[in-house]
Amino acid sequence: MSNILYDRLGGRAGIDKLVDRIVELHLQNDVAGPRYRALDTAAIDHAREKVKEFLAAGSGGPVEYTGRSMIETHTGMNVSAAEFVAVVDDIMQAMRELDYPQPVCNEVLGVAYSLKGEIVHR
Ligand code: HEM
Repeated sequence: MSNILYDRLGGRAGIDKLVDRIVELHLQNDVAGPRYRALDTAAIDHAREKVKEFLAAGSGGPVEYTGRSMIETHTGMNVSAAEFVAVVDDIMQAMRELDYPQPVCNEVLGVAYSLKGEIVHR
């Protein structure tokens, strides 16, 4: 199999399924959920599509990310470190539920964590 993370995530179909589950978990999350539950359906649908694109493009897929930068998107929200961890926990839980191998989970964890400074306290 290709070593590209995009392929190890199952390509676009795998990523779409993964992000659908991540967003479901975000909506139920005690810590980060209020941020997402405050969005209307159109805004949630938009964010879900952009996150799919972000992950597909960022993992080496044949996709161009057309959304806003992480800094631009999350500036003005004053996201806390606890909310950040809650979101990363949801990503890891969704990956476990979908039976991704541990090395793939670890790689996504590293990518997610590397974005902390662009998202928290802005
Ligand atoms: C690794 C972590 C994260 C990634 C990769 C990420 C990625 C994204 C992306 C791609 C979008 C859509 C951008 C666009 O509309 O152009 C978005 C929107 C959003 N994110 Fe994040 N995010 C992360 C963490 C967080 C955290 C910790 C929170 C707060 C709990 C958060 C709250 C939101 C909200 C509320 C929106 C919708 C904004 C709006 O509609 O204006 N995100 N995020």
